Parts: sequence; C-alpha cells; structure tokens
Amino acid sequence: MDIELIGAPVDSGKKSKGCLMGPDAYRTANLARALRNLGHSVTDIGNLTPDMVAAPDCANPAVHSLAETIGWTQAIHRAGRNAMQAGRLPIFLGGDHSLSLGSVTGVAAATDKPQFVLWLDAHSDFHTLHTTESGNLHGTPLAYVTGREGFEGFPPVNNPIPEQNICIIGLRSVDGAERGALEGSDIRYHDMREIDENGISVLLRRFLKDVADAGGNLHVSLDVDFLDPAAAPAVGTTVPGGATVREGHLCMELIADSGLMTSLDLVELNPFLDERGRTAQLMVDLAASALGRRVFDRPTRAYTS
Ligand SMILES: NC(=[NH2+])NCCC[C@H](N)C(=O)O
Ligand SMILES: [Mn+2]
Ligand SMILES: [Mn+2]
Repeated sequence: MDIELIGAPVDSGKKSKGCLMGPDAYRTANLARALRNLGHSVTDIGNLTPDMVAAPDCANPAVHSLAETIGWTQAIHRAGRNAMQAGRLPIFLGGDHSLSLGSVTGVAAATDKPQFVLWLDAHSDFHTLHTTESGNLHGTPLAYVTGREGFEGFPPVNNPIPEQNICIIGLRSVDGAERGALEGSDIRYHDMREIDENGISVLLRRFLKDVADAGGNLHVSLDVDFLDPAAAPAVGTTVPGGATVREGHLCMELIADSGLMTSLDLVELNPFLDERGRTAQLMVDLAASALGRRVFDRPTRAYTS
C-alpha cells in the first residue's frame, strides 16, 4: 500500500487539552517505521493547520470552539480527498474525534464506490449542534457525516454516508438524545454486552461481508476509548469495561484480512495522560495489525526495550 500520514492535531472538540500532541506521539512511537517494515510505502505530510473562518451564530450556548472546528473540518476534508485521489491510503493522526467531521467527508468525496464507516468507540458521537449538552464537538461527527440537519455553519455534506453503511462497535456511554436518534436510524451498533455474548469477530465479520458484497470502500475510525482504560489510559473520556488488547488486535487483523480498509483515523490520544508512551505504542501496534502485521510478525519481546 501507498500510505499517507496526515497529522491533524485537532484539540477544539472538547475542553480538556492535550490531543494536539497526538501526531508527534505517533511519530515518536515510530508508526512510519512499523508500516514500512510491513512492506508499505509511507509518506508523512506533516501537520495540517485549520482554515481561518468567521464564527457562525449558534443557538446552543454550550457549543464552544465552533469556528476552529469548522476550520479544521475544511482543511482535513481537503487533505483526505487529495490523498484518496492520489491513490493513497490516508491515516489521520489525531487529534480529537472532531477530526472525523473532515476525514470521513473528505474520503467519501473522492470515490464513486459506496462508502462504509466502522466506528470503534465507547461513544456514539451522534449529537448535533442542538442536542449536545457538553458542547464538545468531538461528540458529533457521526451525525454530521450522515448528512443530518443541525450543523449550521459547517460545509454542506455532499456525499452523506448512508446509515446502513455505518457500524459502531464498543458502545458503553451513550447520551439520551443520541440513544433516541440512534434507535430511529439505520445505523447498526453493538454495545459491550453484545461483544461479550457473541465475540467481537462475529459482529465485525458480518459488517465486513456487507462491505465486500457492496464493493465498498471502508473508513475505520479508531477512538482510543474503544479500548479498556487499563490498557489505554491516555484519553480524556475513559469508560471502564472496554475492549481488551486482544479484541482490538483481532478487529484490526480481521480488517487486514478483508483487504477492505481504504482510510483510517487514530483519534483521541492525549499523550499528556499517557504512561511511558504505552497508549501511543498500542495504537501504533493496532494500526500495524490493520495493515497486515500478524501475531508471529511481532518483535520478540525480549529483544525490544
Ligand atoms: N469522541 C469522544 N470521545 N466523544 C465523547 C462524547 C461524550 C458525550 N457524549 C458528549 O457529547 O460530550
Ligand atoms: Mn469518539
Ligand atoms: Mn469515545
């Protein structure tokens, strides 16, 4: 694969800061080398900066950092579209999850194929500007990319993702308004109990088969808080009871086997909250699994520090 690393140090999607350090933490954890070792060509285009836009009016007083988030959305959208049009697989190095307002719409704008989205997250991120109580826009991208109303001031979504093409796995923290919207939608979603009862591979394989049958492109959006906080502490919105390290890798290995992934977000890493870089390293290892690393390819533990 021809992979493009796109630094997106978005930190406007919530109040507690630190995700802006994410792209450099992935670089420090040697993401590019891990992917090159798998035989991929890797280009790091450095970090994007947000467009400067005027602040639109917003009826919800809780919403904050609106202009900055719109500016990021535009810049990330362009970068994602360009990478796809150049025949590359973009990996968006976040940055908080509001970066997906731009990444998902950008990659979807670059293809005629049906676009599918796999959302690995403790949260559904299905708020609009009007339903969010926190005012944190990292809780909104899935509603935006499906073309829902309630995003005044944002670029119009010209290539909305059909709800049937979206699968959320890992849910364990959904706000009331999101729940109502989700239940009234065609999005498929699997909470942690369903994972426990069925095994994560059963749920994911079902979705991957649909992507394959439709001949679709697959965007994977991996939120650090999909994982259990014991394994991945470097995130502001920890929720106990998340995916294990092996469940995370199994998802990524199934994605690699499918050959369907065309773009990837690594979001919500807050290196300020990390412990000796272990969450950044885990995210790098998961990205490597998604791009073909297998259990037996992993460096022998005793030989690494
Ligand atoms: N990308 C995330 N970590 N999102 C968390 C969102 C939490 C909550 N639903 C909110 O709107 O504030
Ligand atoms: Mn999220
Ligand atoms: Mn989350």
